[in-house]
Amino acid sequence: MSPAAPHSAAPQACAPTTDIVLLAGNPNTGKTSLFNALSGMRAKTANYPGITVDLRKVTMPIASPDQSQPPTFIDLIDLPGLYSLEPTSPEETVSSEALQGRRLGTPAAVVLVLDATNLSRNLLLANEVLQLGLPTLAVLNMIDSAESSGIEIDQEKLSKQMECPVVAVSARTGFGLDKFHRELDALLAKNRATPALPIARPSCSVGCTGCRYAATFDWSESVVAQSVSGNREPRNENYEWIDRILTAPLVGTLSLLAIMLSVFFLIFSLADIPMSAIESGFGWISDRVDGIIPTETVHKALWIPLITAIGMATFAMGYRLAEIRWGKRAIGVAVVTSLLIALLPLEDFRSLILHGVIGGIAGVVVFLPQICILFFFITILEDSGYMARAAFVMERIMRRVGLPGKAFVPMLSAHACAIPGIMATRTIENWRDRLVTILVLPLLTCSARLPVYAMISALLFGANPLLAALTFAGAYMLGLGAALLSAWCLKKTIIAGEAAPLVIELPPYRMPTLRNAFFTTLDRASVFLRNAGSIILLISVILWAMATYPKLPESAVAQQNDSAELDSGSLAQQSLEYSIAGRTGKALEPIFSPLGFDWKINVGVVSSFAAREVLVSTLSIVYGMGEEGADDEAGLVEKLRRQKRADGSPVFTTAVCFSVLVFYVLAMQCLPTQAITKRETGSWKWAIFQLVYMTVMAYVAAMITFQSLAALGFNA
Ligand SMILES: Nc1nc2c(ncn2[C@@H]2O[C@H](COP(=O)(O)OP(=O)(O)OP(=O)(O)O)[C@@H](O)[C@H]2O)c(=O)[nH]1
Ligand SMILES: [Mg+2]
Repeated sequence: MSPAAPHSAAPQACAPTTDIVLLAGNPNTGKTSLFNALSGMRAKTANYPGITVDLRKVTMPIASPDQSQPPTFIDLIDLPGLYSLEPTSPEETVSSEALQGRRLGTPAAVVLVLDATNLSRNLLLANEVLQLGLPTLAVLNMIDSAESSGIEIDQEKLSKQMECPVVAVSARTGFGLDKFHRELDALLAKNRATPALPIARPSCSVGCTGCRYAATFDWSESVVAQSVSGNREPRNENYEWIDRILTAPLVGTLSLLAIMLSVFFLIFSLADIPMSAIESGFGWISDRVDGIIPTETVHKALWIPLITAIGMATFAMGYRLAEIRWGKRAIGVAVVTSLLIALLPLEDFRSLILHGVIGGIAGVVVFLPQICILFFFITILEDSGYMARAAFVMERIMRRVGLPGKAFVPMLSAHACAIPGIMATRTIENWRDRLVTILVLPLLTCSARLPVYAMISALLFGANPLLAALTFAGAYMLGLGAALLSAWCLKKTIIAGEAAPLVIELPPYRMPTLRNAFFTTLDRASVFLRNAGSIILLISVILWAMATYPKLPESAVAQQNDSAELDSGSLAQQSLEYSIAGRTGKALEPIFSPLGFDWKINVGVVSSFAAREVLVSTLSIVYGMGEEGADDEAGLVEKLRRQKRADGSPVFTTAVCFSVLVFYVLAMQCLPTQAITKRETGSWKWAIFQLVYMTVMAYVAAMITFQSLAALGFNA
């Protein structure tokens, strides 16, 4: 979620009164969309129930109709959806307690968000909320869809029946929001003049439930009968046949595969041009910077403060935006790094800027277009309502391996990043079900793996988008298959127990909005760039130092210079082998050679322990430095493709590429995920278990892949 409007989260100091206003309603009625439309925030929305799982707050002004009056400030709270005040899941409990004043105190008003295309069902909850006696404003959201489906709602009659003001809006188009502001302001003013006394909700004893529900049902039917005309049952009837196909066991699974394959195909077909543009852009920057890096000490003295100031600002901003709470320490690290940089000899300084900073960042950023295209299409699929059908298809398989149906939404989130995925498991009531889900989630392909997949696909199949898409799809399937298999093993051994089935309401198909897809893509892109500008930059600088020092002794360089066969490439290669990174990579050879990795890939494996995408920047740095003097303009994939072993055979053979791919699909290379696993499970025990089982699985699977492909002759 990121603020987009200047007034969002305005400081309380300028707020004379801050009333709490709750946005409540059934799941998938557009509460978060309304929250975003009112506040300018960009909280996650999607066309399936259960997206919001916790309270979300923004302090914002509500415009008063009287322009001479200052605006009223409210704390607008977006609640998770609920079907009844008697909760059946943790997120419903959050909403129910907030509505009954047990979380944030008595709210000043409740905005009851109703789906105008499905009023009779929404009125069941409305009835319970109205009985709380709080000042309530009913919002008929999705009025655009209702109108286009031929549903006519008499707002005056509805308001009379519900005994509260009613306003029709479309959170999507912005229709009715002015009126919403006026009505809410009037409601709050009235409440301030004569505060409503909330009515304590009677605790329900066994036996009363039936009659109360029957009465609520009759009330909602009679309200609909009197206030709704036109097409009363427009939902999904025309699309039932599509649902039957998309949720059928075999055809549904094949459709899911075909849809994902098409998305991957589009990624590769569309990303080519922007990727080449980014690559040439970085090439251009590199040339310019190389041209202006001074050759005289006095110029260097001017240069270094500038570079270090930019570096410090980037680090500080990166950490602040990434919400890592060690900003001061980050600045400390930047200051020390800057001082060290200031002491560098000119040639090393040049290499740091060209290889460490520009090379490291360029290696990762070049994959930005693919990440953007993927998230754009995933958002379109989510908004259309298709993902809820996919949940149905997957649920059958998930339940067989012991994963609860509710794990689907966390699994979807984990495709962006395992961290929100693990946090979303809070909706799973049963602790054992939740633990299994947390332990297997990092196996699903997150966006940090995409640069690695893209690099390997390009190495293997170059410009063939279909084969590259198949490699991508294969990697996704391998991650999913490994997650399902691991869940099955865990449920059969240490965390036994029956998994709860999924009860999900299929949402209607909706036309996705390009705006939502665009902003979601923008948010993902900014997270990716922030990482590239902070953590990846930091690791790249450290790695550059490890790949540069200690330097070859003068005597060895002189000996090389005397040699007749000298070329600058082989000297660079020797310097690299002599460095800490080179020695580490070489020391690891006995461990990783059964996987087909050469010592430079080993350096990548070690450096990407904290974050997977670092593999790409590391290879970019290590192979770039080992090739000093060669064509620096070439992109990473080109550089990797021409790497040779001592015997002259290529390093990145088909067997090696697949082995690296399998390793990165399965390995736990992500420190922040480990920290979140520890936090959510309450102990390091499970975080360490996760690290060990995933690393062992990655190692064994990559070894089997390499050895079998090599035996079939694919290692030449
Ligand atoms: N046509 C139309 N679609 C809307 C409108 N408001 C929301 N939507 C769509 O409805 C879907 C659900 O929206 P959300 O805002 O995530 O709904 P929510 O009530 O917050 O859902 P939960 O958090 O799961 O309870 C999304 O696909 C939105 O794009 C609207 O006014 N018109
Ligand atoms: Mg929501």
